[in-house]
Amino acid sequence: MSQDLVLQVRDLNVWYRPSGTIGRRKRRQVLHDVSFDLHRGEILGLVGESGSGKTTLARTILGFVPDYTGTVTHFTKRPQMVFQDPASSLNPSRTVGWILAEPLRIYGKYGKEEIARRVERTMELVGLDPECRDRLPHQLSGGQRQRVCIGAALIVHPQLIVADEAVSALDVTIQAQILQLIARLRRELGISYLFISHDLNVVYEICDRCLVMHQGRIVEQGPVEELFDHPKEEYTRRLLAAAE
Ligand SMILES: Nc1ncnc2c1ncn2[C@@H]1O[C@H](COP(=O)(O)OP(=O)(O)OP(=O)(O)O)[C@@H](O)[C@H]1O
Repeated sequence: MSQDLVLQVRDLNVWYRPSGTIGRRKRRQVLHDVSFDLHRGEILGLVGESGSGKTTLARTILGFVPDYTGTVTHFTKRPQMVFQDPASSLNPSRTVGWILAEPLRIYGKYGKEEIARRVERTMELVGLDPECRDRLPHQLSGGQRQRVCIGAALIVHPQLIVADEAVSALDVTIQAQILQLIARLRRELGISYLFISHDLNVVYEICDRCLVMHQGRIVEQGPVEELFDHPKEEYTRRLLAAAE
């Protein structure tokens, strides 16, 4: 069973502590008993209104949140995250080539030639023209910048990408191109995604299954068509109605 899994989350409870406070008394619970599986090659959506805990779940999965109970089990190495705003997640003073190579330099075990080869291959994979290699982020379009972000995640050959509102800041045409890229990388490389989005149409289009989060709990989950066409929970119905 676990051969088919890239990620298993069980009974996850997460707390934040307001800055400047000590002790356990003042911490606030943000996620409650979250459990789900993510399968190999699957695009799993995560929807829910603002503040419901989606980003917190993503950050906890990637190990950025210290205060939690429950288990997060990764069955693959080097999971990566892609964020909403490519302009602010890219170093403005470095070229695309440098930015793409950075994750490999951090791992420290790749020679110069291997790095150059991987940068070239990754740019090809995400559809960036070779001439972009020496440009700075502000010399790229929004769509190209998001391709750089996806490339910087891909270059370490992850099997899981957590995409947090990765297409939300893009206009519709560019959004469609990036969604096609995500789907192609799944098809060609077997990459799995946890795909967080407030846009239910996008989730319907690209995801296989979906989790619905409300006030830090997963209130419903299932295949997207089933979930969107026949929601069982009142909250899911309201979310769908608000999106129409
Ligand atoms: N670093 C933090 N410290 C304290 N509280 C936080 C922190 N980050 C988020 N929160 C709180 O945790 C709750 C969940 O926030 P989170 O960002 O996970 O929600 P979200 O569903 O991703 O929202 P959005 O769709 O608006 O990004 C919110 O009440 C938020 O204010």
